[in-house]
Order: sequence, then structure tokens, then C-alpha cells
Amino acid sequence: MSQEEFLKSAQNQFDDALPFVIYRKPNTLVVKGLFQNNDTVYTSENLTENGFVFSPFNSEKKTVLIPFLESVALQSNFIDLKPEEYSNKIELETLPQTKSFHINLVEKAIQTIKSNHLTKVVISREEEFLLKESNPIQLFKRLLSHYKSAFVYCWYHPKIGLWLGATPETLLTVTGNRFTTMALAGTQKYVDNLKPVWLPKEKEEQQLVTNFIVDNLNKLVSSLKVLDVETVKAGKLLHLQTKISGTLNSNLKLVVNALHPTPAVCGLPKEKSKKFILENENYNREFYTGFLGEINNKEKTSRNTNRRNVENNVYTSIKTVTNLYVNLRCMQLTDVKAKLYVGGGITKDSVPVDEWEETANKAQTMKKVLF
Ligand SMILES: C=C(O[C@@H]1C=C(C(=O)O)C=C[C@H]1O)C(=O)O
Repeated sequence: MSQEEFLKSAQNQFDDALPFVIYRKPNTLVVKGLFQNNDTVYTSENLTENGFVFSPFNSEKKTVLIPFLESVALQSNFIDLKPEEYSNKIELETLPQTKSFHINLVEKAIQTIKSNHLTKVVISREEEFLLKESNPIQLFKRLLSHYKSAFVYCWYHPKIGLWLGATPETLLTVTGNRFTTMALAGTQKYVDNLKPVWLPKEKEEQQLVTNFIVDNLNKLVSSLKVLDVETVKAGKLLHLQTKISGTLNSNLKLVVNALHPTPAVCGLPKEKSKKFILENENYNREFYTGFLGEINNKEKTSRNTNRRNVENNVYTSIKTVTNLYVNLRCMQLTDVKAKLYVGGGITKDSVPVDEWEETANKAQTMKKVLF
């Protein structure tokens, strides 16, 4: 189906107030959609269902599911915007009280860390805007073109809300019993042709995330492999990333529970930092820093067993595939407003005003397609 027809189906579904998700995996050219047949709120208790999950930061709250069995699945090839359709908009100022609240909270977090109550905590904020372009399908189209290496999505449920995002972070991918995950942390602005220099503060902050993942997965996996740390680009930002892979010896729910929320979006120790966040941030994160994606998708993989090709020598197997992403660089839309969400990791060496700047830079990812 053409991209135009695909996006038209999404528009119709939205106009009919029926749940759907449209998405594209990082560095791929296929845009997929799941269009639910009714407006029931399905939930997933144990991540054993087959469908697309949308799960909040606070794991005590419900994980919403769009079941494959209750939906129509469509897909199209991705078509890039024309160069003149790309936006190149100015940076907008944020309200001064938003800035002072954030800086004060970062200071409080640093004090809490220095008094040995926490090692790291991710402090975040929301920012609200009146919209010029409020059509989610058009915004999704722009996100696809602007962020080709991100997981780009638009998720809608009439009883819950409308979310869009372009996240650089994978929570977990599983194919059969092989899994990969990543430790992503440390942020700086991307500057053309300049080799990035990472300070010890950022390296340590990212290492904490890697250690947490390795320690928590150890009991649940085997053949654990930790690759070297590398610099990755996400929009106009750079992050440090370590890829971690291995074999799963456990069920999906236990592995997700062991990871989510990682110190990339919550902190260390996990429960104490989560408590700090829930008590001190002046808003509800809802699905920001939660996770989303396909679970237990039966994917057909075909492979030719004979190089000299014989048509009937193709070997087909069905694998169970899960692809979950951390919901970052995202926003929630209402008729006239967009609320976007941004945060950053705080350690003992953080400088409050720099942390503010980091969130302002991260906010540009969504602002770029809004104005
Ligand atoms: C919390 C966010 O990003 C996370 C925090 C980072 C950091 O502290 O440097 C970097 C990447 C993400 O793991 C966000 O984008 O809102």
C-alpha cells in the first residue's frame, strides 16, 4: 500500500475515534500500523499477549495493549519529505518559572546525592505549547523524515490520549531466545565535523547504567556480551551507548521488570530514585520514560539453504519477536496543545544550569516538527 493510503487509513481511524499505533523501527524503510476494531482499553498483565504495548513510567500502573487479534495490521514503504518540506525553525523561549523550578529541583537532587541517599536520579519536566500544526498524522510524517535512526511512533486511544515520539533508546529486543539491549546516557550537542570529547562525569554516569543492566540481567540470561562504549547521534544530540546482548533463560516479564525503569531514565538505587521522582517532580510523567512496542510477534523468516539456489530449497521458520523502546523525545497532544517531556541524569558532579540547557536541547527534537 502507498504511504499516502496508509496515512489516510490512520487519519480515518483517528477521525472515527478508534485506537491505533503507527510506527517505524530505527533505520528501516517500512512503516507499520495496527488499527484496533473497537475502543476497548485492553491491558497486559504479564507481557504474554501478542500485540503492541504502551506502558507508563510507574510500573504499578497499567500497561495498555493493542492486541493483534483485535486489530487490522497495515504497512507501507517510507517516503521521505521533499527538502523544502523539512522544517528549520527558530528556538522558542520557555517560561522563566519552568526554568527556576527545574534548576531548584536539580540542586535538591545534588544535595540528596551528596548526603549519600542516592547515586543518580533523572530529573525531568514538561513544557506546554499552543499548536500551529495539530494534525497528528502530519506531525508523524515529519518525525519520520527528521529522525531516521529513531523509533518513530504515533499512538492513540480515545480513552487515554494521543502521543508521538522519536526515541533513540531501545529497552529490549528479543528474537527467539536471543536478546539485545543498550545502556544509553550522557548527552552533548552535535557539532558538524567535531570529534566529541566526553568528560569523566558523563562516562561515569553512562557506566552506572551499563553496570545496572549487567547486574540485573545476570540471573536471567546467559552468554552475556557487553560491547565497547560508542558515541551515537540522535537528532542534534550525541549520547554514549553500550550494546549488551545474550541468550534469555527467563520470561519476558521478568526481564522487563529487571530493566525498567533503568538508571538512564530513573536512577540508582532504583526504588529510592523512583520515590524521589514521584515526590518531587511537579507533574505526572504518565507514559514518558515508560516503554512501548511489539510483544510476541510471530515473524516469518525465510532463508535459502542452498547458495546455488533452488526455489524449493527455501527454509522458512517462525520466530517470536519483541521490540521494546523507551518512550523519550516524546509529546502528548490535545486539540490545541502539545506537552513535551524532557529530562537528564543527575549525579554528584552535575551543574544545575548545564542540566537545564541539556533539557532545553532535548526539547528541540519535538519542537522542530511542531513549529
Ligand atoms: C531522560 C532523557 O534521556 C535520557 C537521559 C540521558 C542523559 O541523562 O544524558 C541521555 C539519554 C537518555 O537515556 C530524555 O531524553 O528525556
